[in-house]
Amino acid sequence: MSISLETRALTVNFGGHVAVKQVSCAFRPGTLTAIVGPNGAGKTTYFNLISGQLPSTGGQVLLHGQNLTRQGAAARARSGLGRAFQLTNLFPRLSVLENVRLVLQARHRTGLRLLSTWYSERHLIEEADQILEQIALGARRDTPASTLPHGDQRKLEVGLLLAMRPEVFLFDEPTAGMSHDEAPLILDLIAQIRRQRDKTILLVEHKMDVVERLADRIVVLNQGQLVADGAPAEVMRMRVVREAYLGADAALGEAA
Ligand SMILES: Nc1ncnc2c1ncn2[C@@H]1O[C@H](COP(=O)(O)OP(=O)(O)OP(=O)(O)O)[C@@H](O)[C@H]1O
Repeated sequence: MSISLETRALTVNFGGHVAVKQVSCAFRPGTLTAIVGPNGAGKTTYFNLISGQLPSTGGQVLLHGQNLTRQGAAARARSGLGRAFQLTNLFPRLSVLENVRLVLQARHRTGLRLLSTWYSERHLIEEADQILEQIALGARRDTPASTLPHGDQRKLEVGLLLAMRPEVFLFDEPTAGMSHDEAPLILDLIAQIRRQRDKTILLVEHKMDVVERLADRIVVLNQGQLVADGAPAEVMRMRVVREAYLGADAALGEAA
């Protein structure tokens, strides 16, 4: 299938430090690409540059060939780039349901402007409740977002992303801070999105078993540069990856 998201020589420096350096990479719908690398490699910064949370110093971000580089985060989200919300940016005092409803409302207003008059409150609440079922937060629908336990807040972030229905999903350690019982639900949801075949998924993940289970492809960043890109089995054998996941000692003697 054709390319959806592409970065061309994407670069940002903070003072003298180049956090992401000339990263060129293209992503296709129906694939999940894991972005891996050691701490401080630039993975989150790369996501921030793609989503527009951070302006780049150089290079381009394209979606279906359209150059989004000069657009801010909100415009990129409207174009189809979905980055998990940070709950602090939302409405902490509003209930779980209200938060999802607001995202749905925004989507219907922008995506279906002509239909927004008949897309009633009832429809919005039904759709929001379906999403809450998907993320197993139905029982917490009336709880203020700020009082949720951390694991549930992470689930809500995923729910808000689902509500946006983006074309490109950017998941940054989606199960971090979740218990062993909670993580499978989120991973199953990501697997489900992948099976739709029309969505492009990028996943920053430190847990090797999650990467092995979900990724079609692995891209490795190290010191801000793309140092490897390929099939999981092949990339997992690389020294830089083994160092990042297993520690330097375990990687000694491995092929570079
Ligand atoms: N806003 C910023 N200002 C200055 N330096 C920054 C900023 N954001 C990130 N950095 C630096 O850029 C580098 C890359 O950080 P980034 O968080 O993207 O790495 P990462 O690969 O996501 O790491 P981790 O796996 O630990 O989350 C680090 O050296 C970090 O200190």
